[in-house]
This record gives sequence, structure tokens and C-alpha cells, in this order.
Amino acid sequence: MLSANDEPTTGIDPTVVGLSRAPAGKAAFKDHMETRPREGKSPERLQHIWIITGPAGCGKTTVAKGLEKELGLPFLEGDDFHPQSNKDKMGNGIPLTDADRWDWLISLRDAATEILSPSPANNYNPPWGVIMSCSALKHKYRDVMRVAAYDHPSVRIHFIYLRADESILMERVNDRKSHYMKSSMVHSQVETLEDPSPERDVLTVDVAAPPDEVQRRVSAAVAAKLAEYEQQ
Ligand SMILES: Nc1ncnc2c1ncn2[C@@H]1O[C@H](COP(=O)(O)OP(=O)(O)O)[C@@H](O)[C@H]1O
Ligand SMILES: O=C(O)[C@H](O)[C@@H](O)[C@H](O)[C@H](O)COP(=O)(O)O
Repeated sequence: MLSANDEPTTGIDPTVVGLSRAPAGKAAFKDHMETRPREGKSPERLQHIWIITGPAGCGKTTVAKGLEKELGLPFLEGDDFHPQSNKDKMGNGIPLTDADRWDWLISLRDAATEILSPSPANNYNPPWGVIMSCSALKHKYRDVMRVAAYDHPSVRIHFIYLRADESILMERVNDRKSHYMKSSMVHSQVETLEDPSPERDVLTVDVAAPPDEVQRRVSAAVAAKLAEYEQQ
């Protein structure tokens, strides 16, 4: 049985790059979708926060929506949590500063922990996880998200880092119309990015592939991570 502080120690490499095999589909996640405590298992289920991360244009929203559908979990769109002042700044081609980002990150984190807490809104039966999109470009921004597990021993944080070259990001942001983030911001996003790949709770997915293939890679990474917990 997995206790609150245990982490999987199986041999599965947590860094998943360029997987090409399809995941087992919805069945792979069935056990985690179960909302009742199961006999013989701890009634305190683990809850997972899946943070889809990477610079503008890497495909966070696209992937998060795909996972939302596949896992049947709530999705928090990071863009929706920016104050208007941040959107105006980015829309004018001015990169955000650390000071602009703290409250945004904290509000996203708080929204995730609220969803995962028993409340009248979820009939005291919160979901087994939540998905969010959030660029979380720097290590310290990711640490803000990691705080979500400090006071909630049943919560596990996973970053799914969508890795792409600047040329791909430029292409995708250029193709995306009616978004405040324009392609002139891509370079500063890449410059600001501190490579998340070496961090132990990060699953890295190469996204230089069509959307269906990227979605398969992400689903496979999620299924592999969940399988680690099942093996405990
Ligand atoms: N794998 C992909 N291949 C080609 N285009 C993609 C892919 N994933 C997303 N896109 C497109 O790229 C643009 C940016 O994707 P989006 O999900 O908004 O990225 P982000 O949320 O990271 O900024 C959108 O127009 C989207 O339709
Ligand atoms: O879809 C996008 O283009 C990005 O998700 C973008 O909208 C995001 O909100 C900013 O990237 C946040 O600001 P920073 O990435 O500069 O922290």
C-alpha cells in the first residue's frame, strides 16, 4: 500500500521523450477514475495535479483539452487566471516579470487545491486529479506549484513538459489567431525557460509531431506514471 510519503521507485524512466506507441486508452486510467475507496486500499486516495507546461505555442491548451476528455478530470486554463494588466502587457509585446507572475501562479495553484478538497460543490467527493495549463517557465515558478503538495499529503504533482524548438513555437503562435500572445514574445519565452527536464517530477514529451501523435505520447506518459503507483 502506498503511504502518503512514499514515491514509486520502479524502473520506469520518468522522462518520456518521443514515445510512439499508443497508450492503453481510457482503460489505462480506469482504476484512478474510481471514486469510491476500494477494499484493501487506503481510503485516502492519491490525487494528481497534471501541469501541462512549456513556452507559448508548445501546445499546452491543446494537450490539456485532450487529457481533460480522456481522463474526465477538470481543466484549469492558465491564461484565464491572468489579471487584465498581465494580458495587456503581453498583448503589447512586453514580457511579464517575476512580480507579475507570483499572484497568477498562486491563484492557479489555489484553484487546483480547492477542486481537490472535499466541499459541498463536489458533494464531498473530489476528483482524483486536475489538469492545468501553465507555462511555469522557471524552476521557482514550478516550485510555487509544488507547494500544493505540502499541506495535502495525498496530492502528487506532475509536470508534463512539452518540448519544442523555437522555430516550431514561432510557427504555431503565428498560426494561432486572436490570442494576446504574439510571436514577438516567443523568443523571450525561450530565453526565460529553465529546462524542466532534469527535475524529478517532470515528464518530458517531444511535441514536434502532429496533434494526434502528441496526444498519444502524453497519454502514454500519464499511463506509465500511474502504473508506477499501481505497482506499489
Ligand atoms: N502538435 C501540434 N501540431 C501542430 N499545431 C499544433 C499542435 N499542437 C497545437 N497546435 C496549434 O498550435 C497553436 C498553439 O497551441 P496551443 O495549444 O494554444 O499552445 P499553448 O497553449 O502552449 O500556447 C494552436 O493554433 C494549436 O492549434
Ligand atoms: O498560450 C500561451 O501563449 C501562453 O500560455 C501564454 O498565454 C501564457 O499565459 C503566458 O505564457 C504566461 O506568461 P509567462 O509564460 O510569460 O509566464
